[in-house]
Amino acid sequence: MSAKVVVSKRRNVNRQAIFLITLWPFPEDFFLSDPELKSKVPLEYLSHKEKYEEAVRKACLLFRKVIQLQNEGKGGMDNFREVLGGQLGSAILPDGNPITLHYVMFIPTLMGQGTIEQQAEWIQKAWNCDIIGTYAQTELGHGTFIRGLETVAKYDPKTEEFVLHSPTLTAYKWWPGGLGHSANYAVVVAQLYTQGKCHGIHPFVVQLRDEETHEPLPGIKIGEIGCKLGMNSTNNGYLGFDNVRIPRNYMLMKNSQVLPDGTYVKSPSSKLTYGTMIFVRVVLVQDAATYLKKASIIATRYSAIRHQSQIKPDQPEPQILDYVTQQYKLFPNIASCFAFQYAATWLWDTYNNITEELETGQLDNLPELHATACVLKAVSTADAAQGVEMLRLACGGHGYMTASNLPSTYGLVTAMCTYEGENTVLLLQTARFLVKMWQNKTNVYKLPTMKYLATALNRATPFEKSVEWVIAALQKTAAGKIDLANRHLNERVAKGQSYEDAWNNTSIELVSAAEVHGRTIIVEQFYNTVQGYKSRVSKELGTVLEQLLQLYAVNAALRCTGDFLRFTEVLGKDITVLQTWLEELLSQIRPNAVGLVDSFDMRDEILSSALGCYDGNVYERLFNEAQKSPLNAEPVNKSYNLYLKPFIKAQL
Ligand SMILES: CCCCCCCC/C=C\CCCCCCCC(=O)SCCNC(=O)CCNC(=O)[C@H](O)C(C)(C)COP(=O)(O)OP(=O)(O)OC[C@H]1O[C@@H](n2cnc3c(N)ncnc32)[C@H](O)[C@@H]1OP(=O)(O)O
Ligand SMILES: Cc1cc2nc3c(=O)[nH]c(=O)nc-3n(C[C@H](O)[C@H](O)[C@H](O)COP(=O)(O)OP(=O)(O)OC[C@H]3O[C@@H](n4cnc5c(N)ncnc54)[C@H](O)[C@@H]3O)c2cc1C
Repeated sequence: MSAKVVVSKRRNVNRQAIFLITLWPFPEDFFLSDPELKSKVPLEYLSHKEKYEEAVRKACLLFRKVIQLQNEGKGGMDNFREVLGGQLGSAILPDGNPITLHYVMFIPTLMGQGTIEQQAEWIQKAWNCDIIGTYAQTELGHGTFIRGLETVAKYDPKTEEFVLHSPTLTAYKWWPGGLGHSANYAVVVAQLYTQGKCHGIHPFVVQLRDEETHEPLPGIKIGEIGCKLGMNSTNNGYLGFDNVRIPRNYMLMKNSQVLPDGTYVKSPSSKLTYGTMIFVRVVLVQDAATYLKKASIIATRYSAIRHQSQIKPDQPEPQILDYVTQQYKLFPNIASCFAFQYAATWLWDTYNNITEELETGQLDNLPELHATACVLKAVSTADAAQGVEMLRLACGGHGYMTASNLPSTYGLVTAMCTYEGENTVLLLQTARFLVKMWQNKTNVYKLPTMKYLATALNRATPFEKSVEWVIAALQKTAAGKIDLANRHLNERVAKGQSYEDAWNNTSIELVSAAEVHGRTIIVEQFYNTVQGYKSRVSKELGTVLEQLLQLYAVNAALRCTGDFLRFTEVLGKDITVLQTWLEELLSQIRPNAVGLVDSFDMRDEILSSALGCYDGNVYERLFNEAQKSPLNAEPVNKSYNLYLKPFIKAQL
């Protein structure tokens, strides 16, 4: 392969950003019409081993095609994003891609953490796929608390090498995607020891397997971790080190360095090592929107086809889409797709701006970026996972069929709640920042997502039926919850608890405050985006966008009525108005529901669902899918003669 990558020497270029700039209309057809990218047998009927082998076959072809496009000058890095994301990526590799981590974390870490010289050495090889990497941070014993990782990288100045070692079973790396049998290199996060002192966790490039034979190198103990709820072809692996030596310059040294004599040079911020995690959290918000869109299309189209029961006696069975409870399951999720999409775009822009500052050594806005990426990743993935499950339930029994593609979509989306930072833990990170800002009010005024905290608590928010009111009420609620949590924290400390114990004892309230803060940002960004669009789109489209915005807002409000009653001037009778408003919106959106999900523009091959196809031939497709069961290849299965017949005929 011969993809050419120029590594820029300009320090202020945000190299991770090049992934996500769409400059070229993505040629979906080039991938979807390739028969080699289709599986001959539905994946669910393959063994675990066969699933993996099929996934590797497809993944290699997929990336070969992306590189072909790139070499022909048709699009650039943006094509990688398309094939890795939840839209095309999950259509071709519905149970996960064993090489994803190479692109999503290995290369971005080389870019973000390597010196210019290290980038020149590694990135070309990685882009050419001369080497395949993964990101090995999590261990059997620790995923969240990365300061507690046990893998050791001890510097030996005599040979100018690091010695990597796993001192315990719990020090084994556990989880990294593609680590089992796909990758031959990894960025390994380990505790750095030099001159007898531990300097905390740092990233190292480590070769794991021979580049020709793919045999594990001496001292490398490696394998796959086994079956999971979903993502069964991502080849998540384990990895132990038995005193494995790597050259000094295999430590990624953009931020901290170890000099040949073993002198440690400190990073301007120890948290810069965590940069890849911020990057992935930011892109996951977009992925959450994509998975939710997919499930929303399937469930909404199916609800237009499915007829069940009667609303009035003697009348034909209605489309289930006409049941208001069904609309309540579907339409708020459709609105969330828009909300998360706009929040993702806003977060991506914010990320770009702030990482450009970081490249020039200005770190002031890093804490806010971290806090914002954490809360938006947590809220969007949690809502998307809940939403996909609700949409699956909204398809009744047929939603339980693998052929609906809803179970495997759930398998993909629910993993997002855990990976790249478990959601509760991320909300606590945001809460830590919010409390800090709250205690030090002068800072609050400067930060865009925090600005409201300066005034929200004392602002009157008399009820009115408007999105502006919902935003003001959410802001006041978030401020009220942060204030209350902070007071409880202080009270506990005043009663003699350590700050850390007081923090733990207040953490239910802290998580809840961070969550409302996240929802406030999402509604606000939705509002800003729709205001921006209004003058640029037709009146009709403007109206529909406004309805979706209102639905998202009123639903967010109804999800926290208890908190509204505590922290705003809202009264019981106002909640009734909110409820009626929601019901009005459901009926206004009903005629456009199918059109709205069609606008997500996902082809049938991407939906891969018997229930969600554009033509609505649900029953024929379900029946055809059933014929693919290997059990239906013969009229009588051998188990009849072996077990059932003797059982039936036996005198028990
Ligand atoms: C080509 C690209 C296209 C992309 C498109 C494709 C889409 C995607 C497709 C498919 C994706 C699938 C692929 C992904 C698979 C998953 C991968 C993984 O899972 S990799 C493992 C992730 N592991 C975690 O996330 C650990 C979570 N734990 C942590 O992050 C930390 O341990 C944490 C934050 C919980 C605590 O860290 P402490 O113990 O060092 O920090 P404390 O003591 O709490 O705080 C110290 C200070 O550091 C700040 N801090 C913490 N993290 C920070 C950060 N990341 N940046 C900046 N500051 C941070 C804090 O705010 C705090 O600040 P103050 O002291 O208050 O000022
Ligand atoms: C599909 C998948 C793919 C993954 N891919 C990779 C990969 O490529 N590379 C990699 O390095 N890792 C990967 N991971 C690991 C992932 O990043 C971790 O699982 C994740 O960070 C959570 O850590 P944990 O599993 O240790 O959970 P734990 O931290 O043990 O969480 C268990 C419970 O403890 C709670 N908890 C933990 N700490 C706190 C706290 N401080 N305060 C309050 N509650 C707390 C959590 O909220 C949770 O309820 C992957 C995981 C999955 C599921």
